[in-house]
Amino acid sequence: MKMLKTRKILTIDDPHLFQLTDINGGDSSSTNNENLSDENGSLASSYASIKETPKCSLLKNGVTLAWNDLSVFARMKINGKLQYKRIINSVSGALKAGSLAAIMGASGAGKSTLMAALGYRQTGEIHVDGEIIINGMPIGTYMKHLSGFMPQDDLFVGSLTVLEHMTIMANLKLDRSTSKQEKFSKITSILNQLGLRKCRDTRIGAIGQNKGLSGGEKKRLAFATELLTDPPILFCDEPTTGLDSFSAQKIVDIMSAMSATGKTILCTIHQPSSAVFEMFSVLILVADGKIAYMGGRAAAINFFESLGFICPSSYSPADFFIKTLATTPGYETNSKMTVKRICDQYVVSDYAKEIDVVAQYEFHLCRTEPKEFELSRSFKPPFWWQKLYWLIYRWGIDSIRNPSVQILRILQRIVIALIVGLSFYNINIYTQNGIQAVQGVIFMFVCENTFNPMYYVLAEFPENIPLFVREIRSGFYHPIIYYISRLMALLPGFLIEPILFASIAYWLAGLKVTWYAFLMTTLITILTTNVSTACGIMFSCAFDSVPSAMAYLVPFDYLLMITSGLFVKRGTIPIIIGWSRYLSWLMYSTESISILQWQGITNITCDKRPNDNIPCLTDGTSVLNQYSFSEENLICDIWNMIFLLIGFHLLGYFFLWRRAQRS
Ligand SMILES: Nc1ncnc2c1ncn2[C@@H]1O[C@H](COP(=O)(O)OP(=O)(O)OP(=O)(O)O)[C@@H](O)[C@H]1O
Repeated sequence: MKMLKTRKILTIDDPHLFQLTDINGGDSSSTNNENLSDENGSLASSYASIKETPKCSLLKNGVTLAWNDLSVFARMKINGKLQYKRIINSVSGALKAGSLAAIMGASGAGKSTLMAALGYRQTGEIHVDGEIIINGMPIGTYMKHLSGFMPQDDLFVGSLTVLEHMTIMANLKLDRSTSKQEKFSKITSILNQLGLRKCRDTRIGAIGQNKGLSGGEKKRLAFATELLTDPPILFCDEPTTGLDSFSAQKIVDIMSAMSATGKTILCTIHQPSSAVFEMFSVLILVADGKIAYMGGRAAAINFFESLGFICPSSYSPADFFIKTLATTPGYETNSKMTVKRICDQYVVSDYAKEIDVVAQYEFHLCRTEPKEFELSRSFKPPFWWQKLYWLIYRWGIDSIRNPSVQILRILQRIVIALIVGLSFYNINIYTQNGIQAVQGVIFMFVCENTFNPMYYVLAEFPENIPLFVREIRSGFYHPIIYYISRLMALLPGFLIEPILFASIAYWLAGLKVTWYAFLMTTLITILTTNVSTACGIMFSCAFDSVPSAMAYLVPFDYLLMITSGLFVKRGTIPIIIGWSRYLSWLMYSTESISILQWQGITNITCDKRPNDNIPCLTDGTSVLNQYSFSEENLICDIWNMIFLLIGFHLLGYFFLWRRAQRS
């Protein structure tokens, strides 16, 4: 680690920043508190408090974040070759407890990437190099408990009310020992603090829906969610984007009040109004992945002036900084040179040195007084079954509040069952024409209960994946809990729909009139629906988008349909696609329902015309033989479907888990 080889005397001109005023020889690590002049009388005590910080005093004393020689790379494939693109370029800095810092810069400068790295929330393809510490401890997975991270996009389950959302999140995030009453008072206090009390029972509303919370209220709700754990450090990615100046000011006002109580808050921010800009105590300007300035707001004007960039009085300083650091179209080379000059000048400026002193002091503590992080050990997350309960509750409410889709699906099933039943109305299975009609109904049973639910989940299951990815990254639950909760929420539909379909179509079509045949056919129909949905879920988890999943699923479906046994006899299927029949639950389903229909049938009449060469099938066994089906396969077919159901779910879960790992 680079330690400063000079002894520094520090003063404060901003409560959150250390001001370098003199440089003598010596080592900063040996800085004496009596040498520190502190206009606010807080610097010496703040150093003392850092030194005295006991292992688990982070929450009490606030947190100081420091980073040294930090670079961030994105792993990407270019022309099939794995390459690393540098997004953040060797930056250092420090942020004291109680700071409200704004990271600003042109679009694509690296603000979000820097903040995600500092908050330990980088995505899977991002590689972070360098040191980041909090109160002298290297950051790690414990950051999920210690810090709040408010992402740029608001992702909610829109059908929940504000109170329901907060209750569910409290039950997923808070320590298991927190009582129901404590959770409720915490939620009420946060909602009051953020001015959300009046919309406690308002539904959040989905994106694109008019009814629900306003944009500003959604931002405040996202912020409220992060406050549940009362984190001493908060990262907020563009908390004011899309808000009018009044709502933006309201949010930053709340942040400012919180930072005054000792919380460290770091925000990326775009074009703040002058009033909002003035509320930040620390400004971090990022350009081309480097820090162009870090320090007090007012001092930034002086720094830019010293380089010849004078902010016109008519300009908001925030706009001026961003404009100066942005790349002007047509003048890319000049803009790059300007940015390079500003960044280079900043690195050797006193502003950078002040920050460096704080950072190096923190790193010195980190090395000389290594501490263990106690919070991660003292925090006891809710039990898995509590998380499962709250997630099922969430998806359950979502289904109940969005009945239109469920009702529509059930109505659609009833209509299709009526069409099938009436088209094959009252078949006489004891005739040669009856054989064809029965196999036709069976085909409809299998197809309707395969393709309809399969394509429904293919589109439905990925809908909440972005929310899943975010919550997994925040460490709320394990992917298996999410997977099971989603299945449980879908299950009622996938039981009711096949039962309704079988009950209507079976009796209208006049299939075999025995309870055994009917109940077993219904059971196989339920199994067919559930194997199909498992396959749909597997494809939706395996691919990043519905169109890519469809591109692979459609040919797979054709293969399954061809090998279902109705179109090509089993023995005549070419070897090249012969393997697929083992995966074809359409074949298992068709065979097993056919067995139930033709088992024990012996007296099929032969109404052959004299010049008809097609042989008569006079009993059920002959019908089954005609399709290469065998009566002994009934139980085997059912087991095969159960194995496929389990296999598809295992694969589906594996693909979902892999996504979670990638994120
Ligand atoms: N995973 C990634 N793979 C490749 N490039 C990436 C990745 N993440 C970010 N980048 C690139 O890094 C640069 C910085 O991105 P970042 O999102 O941090 O910028 P930003 O300053 O927050 O921009 P904005 O204000 O527009 O959100 C951009 O050029 C972006 O394209």
